[in-house]
Amino acid sequence: MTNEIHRGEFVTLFGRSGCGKSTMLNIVAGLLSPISGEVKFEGGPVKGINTHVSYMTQEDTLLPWRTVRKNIEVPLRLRKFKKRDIQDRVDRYLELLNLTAAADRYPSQLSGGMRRRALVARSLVYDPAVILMDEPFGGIDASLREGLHDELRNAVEKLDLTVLFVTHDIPEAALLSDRVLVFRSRDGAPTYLATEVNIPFGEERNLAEVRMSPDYVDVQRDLRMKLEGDEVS
Ligand SMILES: Nc1ncnc2c1ncn2[C@@H]1O[C@H](COP(=O)(O)OP(=O)(O)OP(=O)(O)O)[C@@H](O)[C@H]1O
Repeated sequence: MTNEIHRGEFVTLFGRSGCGKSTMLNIVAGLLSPISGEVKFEGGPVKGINTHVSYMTQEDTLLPWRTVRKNIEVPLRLRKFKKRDIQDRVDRYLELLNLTAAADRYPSQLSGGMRRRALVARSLVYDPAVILMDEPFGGIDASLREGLHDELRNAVEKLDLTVLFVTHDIPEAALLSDRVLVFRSRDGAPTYLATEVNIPFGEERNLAEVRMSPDYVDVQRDLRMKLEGDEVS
């Protein structure tokens, strides 16, 4: 089964551990080649490192010797953005992620949630065509995750981001995604894309309302059933 991801979509790859979700992100990023099949990016095969994507994982890769502002500047400096543009962009993304007051702090002076927000800002600041996120909020306390979800979804809507997201967390997939691709693997056989679930909460969603809605529970149940492979088609 082939699948296309469109500009402005938030698509989550979902499936049991080891089914190849991270591998898929690595292929899109150009870090791996597929053993078989093909991944196309903007119409062509991915050749070498894909510089049009950003990649955020669970790892805290903030540079401890640089302040939040200086960390967010890194991808802009590497891409030789003009000094003025760097300052404007960093200010904009600090504000978007509610980090303006923490701009001059060092990573060791931040809470876990703030560090994740700084990593999100650094992933977005140079307008990559696609944001790859591999369990970016894994290991984060549930109460902090809620705020991170609100901020990420807000950024997605404001900036019309295209996101390819990986999570094991059913509520997280239901809350954030426009579409969830469900992968299955059976006893040693290759993983296959079994089905997809369209998430009905709309492009501009109020996460607080979604969390309280009966549809949220239904979508989570649907995802769980599709993962188990016992859905009625
Ligand atoms: N280059 C490749 N092309 C196709 N499949 C690959 C390639 N490299 C590894 N794989 C397959 O990917 C699987 C590893 O999956 P991966 O670690 O990406 O899973 P995951 O779904 O991200 O797991 P987890 O949820 O535990 O992180 C292996 O079973 C291997 O068969």
